[in-house]
Amino acid sequence: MSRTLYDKLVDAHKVCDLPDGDMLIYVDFHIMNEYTSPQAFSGLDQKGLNVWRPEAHLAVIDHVNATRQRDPHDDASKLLIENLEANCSKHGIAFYGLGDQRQGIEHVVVPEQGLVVPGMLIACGDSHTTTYGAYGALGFGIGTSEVEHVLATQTLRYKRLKTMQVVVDGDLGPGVTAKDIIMKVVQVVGAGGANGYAVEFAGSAIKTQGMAGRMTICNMAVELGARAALMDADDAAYRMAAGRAHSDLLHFDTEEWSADPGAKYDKVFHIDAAQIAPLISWGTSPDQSVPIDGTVPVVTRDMTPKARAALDRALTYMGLVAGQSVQDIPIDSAFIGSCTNSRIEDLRAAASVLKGRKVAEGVNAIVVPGSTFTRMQAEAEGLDQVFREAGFDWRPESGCSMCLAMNDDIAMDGERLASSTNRNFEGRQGRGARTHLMSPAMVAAAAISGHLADVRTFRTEEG
Ligand SMILES: CC(C)[C@H](C(=O)O)[C@@H](O)C(=O)O
Ligand code: SF4
Repeated sequence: MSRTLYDKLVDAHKVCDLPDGDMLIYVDFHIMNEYTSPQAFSGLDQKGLNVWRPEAHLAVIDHVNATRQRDPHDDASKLLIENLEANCSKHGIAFYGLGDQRQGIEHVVVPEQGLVVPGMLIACGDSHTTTYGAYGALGFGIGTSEVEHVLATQTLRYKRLKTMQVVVDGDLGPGVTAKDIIMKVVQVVGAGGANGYAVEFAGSAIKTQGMAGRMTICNMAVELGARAALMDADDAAYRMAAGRAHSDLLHFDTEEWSADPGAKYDKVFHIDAAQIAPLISWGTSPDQSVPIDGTVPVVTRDMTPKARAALDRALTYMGLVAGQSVQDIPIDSAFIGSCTNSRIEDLRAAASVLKGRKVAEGVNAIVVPGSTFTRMQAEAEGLDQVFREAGFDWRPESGCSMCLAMNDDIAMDGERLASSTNRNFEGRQGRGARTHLMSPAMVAAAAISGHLADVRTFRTEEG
């Protein structure tokens, strides 16, 4: 029988069925950060347990560290960082700490260091672990008690998800990126539309994306509510994986990790790539987005009272007026970073818009490369100069930073940001902060303009 890629990956990792209908699955690789791991290690200690396969784990500092300088900005973050390092050295687990060239945001670091190849199952105490689906690997986020379980046993209790296929076919228009594809998917399927599903992406517009674009899409599929996101592993995925693969992973077979033709999904969505415009989010949920040449939505007759209330609340929080043109929205800050959009390809895309231009007066513009390695690569290409000359603050350290404001990069009450990140919930980038999600090139366009702006007009001026 034809199988989905998701089912193939789950079947390949199943250890056994459990009496209650769940199963036990084997975890090939487990990643930890300083924020979601401490209780797991305390749990092991209390039970007197050891880590069963230390070599199958990696710990990275990314969530709370400062990016203006290497030293922790406060005692609480210092403690979290030191704790993880101590736990790793005690249990013999690889640790990419501050100052290590391999350090950075976990989901940027893992592919960069060649730690993912098609067919793997990867777990991490972080929802954006779906990123590895770009390689045909099953990645998903786990909770703290599960982190403890996987440290002790290398397995997890698992319930099979339903499957959804999202097919994006056709050619993308100018200025339309992987970020716009996934923002469109979130808009069509809805922010909770994939709750309980594993999503498989297919179609020509997905296949023509490079690995960075594919990671952006799988990464942000979490905002659909998806617990897993996958793409068939094609030549590009195998080439990238093989070119970088860590020596420990070279034994992984190159079996075909793709969905069988005719595989059946519980739900299917079709999206025409030609209909996707560069998008910006206007509201407080990632599915509240409109094309950059559009307007902020207005109440319509067919809206339920609940939908009206949600619209009103989002407009009030965001300080916007229904029907206003989105390009008239002025910004205070621009942020390029996060596991969705801080890879070298993202930095190049933003730099190509910034080259020879200046950030508008009064706009605070920050760029945090996704990893130390990425930063060094960008500096070798001279991208840091482009950002600096434009007036961006080029951060010397890597981490999540202003994606979720757990370090000292906290937006102020009412501050409006053009952001290459993935979440725009109330308070996400600081209490009262107003986030507009978009692609890195669009953040650059907004930074230069001082208001949300259409990246396509910059391309025309350039060309
Ligand atoms: C802190 C962590 C648990 C969280 C996640 O799981 O996604 C964070 O990375 C985020 O993006 O909100
Ligand atoms: S960059 Fe943002 S989304 Fe990604 S792991 Fe860090 S906080 Fe979460």
